[in-house]
Amino acid sequence: MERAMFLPQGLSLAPLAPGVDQILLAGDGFSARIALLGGQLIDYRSDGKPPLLYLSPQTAYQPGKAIRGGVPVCWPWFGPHPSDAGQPAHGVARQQIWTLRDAGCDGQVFHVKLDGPRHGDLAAELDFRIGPDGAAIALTTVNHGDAAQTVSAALHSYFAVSDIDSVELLGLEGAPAHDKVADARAALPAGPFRFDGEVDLVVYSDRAATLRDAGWRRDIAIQPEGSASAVVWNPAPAKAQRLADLPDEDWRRFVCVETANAGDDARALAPGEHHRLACHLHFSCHG
Ligand SMILES: O=P(O)(O)OC[C@H]1O[C@H](O)[C@H](O)[C@@H](O)[C@@H]1O
Repeated sequence: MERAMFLPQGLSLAPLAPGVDQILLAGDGFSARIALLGGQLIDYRSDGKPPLLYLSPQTAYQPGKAIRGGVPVCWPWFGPHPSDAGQPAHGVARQQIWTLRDAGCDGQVFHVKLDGPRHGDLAAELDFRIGPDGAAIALTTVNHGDAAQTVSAALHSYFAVSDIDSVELLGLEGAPAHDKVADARAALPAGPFRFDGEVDLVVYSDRAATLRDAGWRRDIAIQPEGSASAVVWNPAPAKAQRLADLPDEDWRRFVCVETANAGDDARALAPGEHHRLACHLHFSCHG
C-alpha cells in the first residue's frame, strides 16, 4: 500500500478480501481489476457491456487457494507436477501473493508490472497492458540458476459467455490435439469447434483464435505470443458438481481458452535465459 502515492490517475489499490488486495483500473469507457493473489486479471469490461471474464461467485480469496475465474497464471508447471504428486496442480503462482512493482499510463492504456513468487531458481513477472480495446497479459520466466530448467505454464483465461450452446471457437480447425478426457491424440474438426460435453484439450497451434458468442453478438479475439499450445476446457455438469468453488450451473457461463506452454510445448530454459508467454485479448460486438 506504501506505493499508492506513485499510482497514476485511474489506478488504485483496494482490499479484495482479508489479506488480499486488488488493483482497480478505471479508464475512459472501461474498467478492470487485478488480484494480487495469483497476479490475476479478475475483471475487464467495457461500460454497459457483458464482462470479458467469468469469475465464480463461490471463489475463496485466500492465499494458498486459487481463484476460480479471471485469468489464473499456471506456473512453473501446468497440470500435475511432473514428478511430485504432493505439489499443487498448475504450479504455485496462482495461490500466492504477487507484488506490485510498477504502474503507469500511456494515453488511455494502463500498464502494470507484478513480481511473482520465486520457485527455486525460476522467477516470474507479469506485465499487463489494459486499455479501451482490450487487455494483454505477458508472463516472463527467467532462469537464474546454473542448470537448464523446463517450464510449462498457462494464462488460464475463463471467458464469460452468454450460454455455452451459443458459442463456437474458430481458428484452431484441424490442429493436432491431445484430448485429456479420452487420453487420445486427435485432430480438431475441420469446421468451427463447439462445446459438447466435457472438453479438456491441449491443442498444438500458435494461431490466433476467435471465440464467437451468438447470444451476446460478440467475438473475443485471442492472439498468442511465445505459445504453440492452447488449452481448451469446460467441465460440463458432472465435473462442475465436483468443483466446490463453482456453482453447479455455471459451467454454461464460461469456456476456457488458455494461451499455454503445455504438454509437448513445455520450454527448456538455459541458465540466464528468459521466455515470454503472452495473450492479447480484444473483443468486438457485431450487429
Ligand atoms: O480445477 P483446476 O485445478 O483449476 O483445473 C481446471 C482445469 O484446468 C485446465 O484447463 C486443465 O486442462 C484441466 O484438466 C483442469 O481440470
